[in-house]
Amino acid sequence: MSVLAPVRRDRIIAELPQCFHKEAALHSRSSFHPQVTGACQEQRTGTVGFKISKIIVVGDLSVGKTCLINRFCKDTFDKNYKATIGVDFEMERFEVLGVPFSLQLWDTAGQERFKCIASTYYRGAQAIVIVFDVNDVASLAHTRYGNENDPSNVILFLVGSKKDLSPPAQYSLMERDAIKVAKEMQAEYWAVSSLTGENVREFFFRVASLTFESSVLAELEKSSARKIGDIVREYPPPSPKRKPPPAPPFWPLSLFRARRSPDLLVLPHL
Ligand SMILES: Nc1nc2c(ncn2[C@@H]2O[C@H](COP(=O)(O)OP(=O)(O)OP(=O)(O)O)[C@@H](O)[C@H]2O)c(=O)[nH]1
Ligand SMILES: [Mg+2]
Repeated sequence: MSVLAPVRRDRIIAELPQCFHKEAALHSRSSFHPQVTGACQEQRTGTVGFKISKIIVVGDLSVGKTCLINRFCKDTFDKNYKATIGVDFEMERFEVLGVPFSLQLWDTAGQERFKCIASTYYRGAQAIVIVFDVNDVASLAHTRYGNENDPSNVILFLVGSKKDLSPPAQYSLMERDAIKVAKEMQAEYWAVSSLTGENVREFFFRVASLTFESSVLAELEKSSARKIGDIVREYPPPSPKRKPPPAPPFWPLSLFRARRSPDLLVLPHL
């Protein structure tokens, strides 16, 4: 009996969802990496289907982290602010190119007094979603991600929230700065509204797809390293050829005995 419920039909990803803005995208390929597509078709994705990828959502107080997660996971929106205490998380199960893939979405607290707790949760994260409010420039300035804990291969997303509150002209001005920050951090930029739902689903589908893609590529790399290891174990490379030690010279002892001082020995030509 399977313990897990089947993946919801609206969590099935068959094609790579596109980036929000080509200028600040992790990559702008229109489809999954060919090696990933091939591995999925041939069911060579190893442990990816059994793993849970950890995604951390961080950002200033009240920028809309909890609302973003709730809009995607529960399709709800609460206009009353209730600060997150410590950390919370939601599980989301997807199927990407026919392979089950789970995300654990960690909702951290933006309040300063909880920030030290949040930083310990970075460990083991495959992606970090840094949220700021598009109507609050200070929250963008606070997003610079210092990756002292960091795993070099973590995927970063910079997400502008509450897009519905920003008049278009004001939004475009802010977007220019946000894209600049995203490029500096090597993050992918998105702008969303949890109130209207604009781009929320597209964003999480992109997060799931890019983390899936990087998990499969890492798995393929691991298994090819393992194969090389097996070959090396099975057929160890020949040890560098050493010249056989020279045969000890055979000189008749009588030759040496004939001389008076060993310093004056004249060795015979062989
Ligand atoms: N108009 C609008 N309001 C939003 C949006 N997202 C969040 N809000 C409001 O912003 C306030 C804060 O939202 P939260 O999601 O609780 O913020 P948070 O980042 O989780 O805050 P902390 O848990 O304290 O770090 C709430 O009153 C939300 O209703 C949005 O997309 N549009
Ligand atoms: Mg919260």
